[in-house]
Amino acid sequence: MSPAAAAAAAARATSFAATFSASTTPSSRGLLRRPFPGTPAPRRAVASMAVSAPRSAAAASFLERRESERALHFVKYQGLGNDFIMVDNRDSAVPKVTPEEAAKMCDRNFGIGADGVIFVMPGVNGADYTMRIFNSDGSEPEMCGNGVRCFARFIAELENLQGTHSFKIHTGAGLIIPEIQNDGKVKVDMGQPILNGPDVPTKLSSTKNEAVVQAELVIDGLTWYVTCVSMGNPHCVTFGAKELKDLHVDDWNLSDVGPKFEHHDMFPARTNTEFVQVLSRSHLKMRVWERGAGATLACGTGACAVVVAAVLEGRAERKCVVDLPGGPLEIEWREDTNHVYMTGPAEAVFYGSFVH
Ligand SMILES: N[C@@H](CCC[C@H](N)C(=O)O)C(=O)O
Repeated sequence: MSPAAAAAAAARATSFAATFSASTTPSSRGLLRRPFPGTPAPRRAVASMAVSAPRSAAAASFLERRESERALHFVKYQGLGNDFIMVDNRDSAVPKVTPEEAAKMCDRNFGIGADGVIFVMPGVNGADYTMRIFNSDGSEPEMCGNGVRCFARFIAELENLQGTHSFKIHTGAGLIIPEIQNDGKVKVDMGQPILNGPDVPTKLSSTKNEAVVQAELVIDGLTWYVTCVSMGNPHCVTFGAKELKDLHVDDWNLSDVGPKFEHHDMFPARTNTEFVQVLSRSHLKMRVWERGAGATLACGTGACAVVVAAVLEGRAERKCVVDLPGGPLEIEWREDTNHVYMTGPAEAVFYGSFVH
């Protein structure tokens, strides 16, 4: 659909302010298709306790009024509990909300609540679309792994596509290619990891060729061994510290230790940090402190960086299941292409309007 047709369809579509589905059953997911541009929505409740009763005249007029103001329609998606407010920005190369507004929208008490805001924008350089994202603090990262799976599913809804599809997405980390599979999961070609220290970026000295592998980083008297990997965005991966016998990731208070990694002088662009336990050579468990978002339930680029780091440290095979607090991701770092592949779920859970 052309941007002009999409805009016209969007104008025809009914606003569904504060309409949501907490269910993840296929039938409720089917209902969620209706209100997107191009598929004018019926003016009735959609799997929602909020609007299941007939609307009073007062309530209807409230919604009409909201519609006539500067209402921004959004759909909230989640990938393993890493949640994003998705904005249809196909008609403009300028994000429809500012970083400050994004931070407000992401606030879990004073806003909608999310780990970030993602914009579906026109493609450039031969790409089908461009993805931009603001973290929940308003900063703009280069890439988001769970976000790009949500992005692919959102495009399929916007363009009314069924079945398997792949898209070329321009991101701050270059071209990323998600493919919606028959089972609804999304497999993403995440490109090649960047290992050169200054390019990650980190000021830590390289230890293995040009890569920073098991380098020492002292935080609060503990000497952590860290491996630095960029998946377009920077990651610092640790499997433990000199003074610790084993790293039990569940024992750590990430909001205490995470910011000390994120803002460490060795990371000029700040960093995401992954704390990892090796369950077997093909099964890893991690928790993450994200740059600009704090402790989240999952991080796709982080899981990719973890497998790359585990291979570089000789701890795991190239194909692993990575358990995150929100669920598992399948990750493979292919030897022949040097590309990393990530497979996992993504689904719409909530749609509504934000008045700004
Ligand atoms: N959760 C994301 C990563 C989002 C960006 C990150 N916070 C950063 O600033 O780099 C993922 O799934 O990759």
